[in-house]
Amino acid sequence: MTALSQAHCEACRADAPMVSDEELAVLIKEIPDWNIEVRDGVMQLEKEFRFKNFRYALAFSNAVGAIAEEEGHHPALLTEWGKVTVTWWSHEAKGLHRNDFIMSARTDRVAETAEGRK
Ligand SMILES: C[C@H](O)[C@H](O)[C@H]1CNC2=NC(N)=NC(=O)C2=N1
Repeated sequence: MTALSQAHCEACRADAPMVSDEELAVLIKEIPDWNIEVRDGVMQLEKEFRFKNFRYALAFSNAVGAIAEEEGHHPALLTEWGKVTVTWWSHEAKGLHRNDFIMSARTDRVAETAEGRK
């Protein structure tokens, strides 16, 4: 369990500081299985989680939604039969904030106890 997965988000602001290149290089090592994607110039963190069927995928999606509501910081969730793709970025600030790394680590913790993982 990393320090990130114990941390909590700060309020999302459009002018919130995005992570620097140096911070990015350090933080990404704490969430090793997450990929950095760039879409419309916006950096995002993304990871696929595999499940035995749709029901388990949906339950995991709801569990991630619950921590998002707790923290006031929300992902994009693509829920498919047997797979959930979770994508984190700071929507208003249009980039990666420390919040996004916190929530990626928190997502991994949810996955550790999720039923029906493949
Ligand atoms: C009003 C509400 O708190 C804001 O829109 C929050 C909601 N959740 C959010 N989630 C993410 N990932 N980025 C945001 O900028 C964001 N803003």
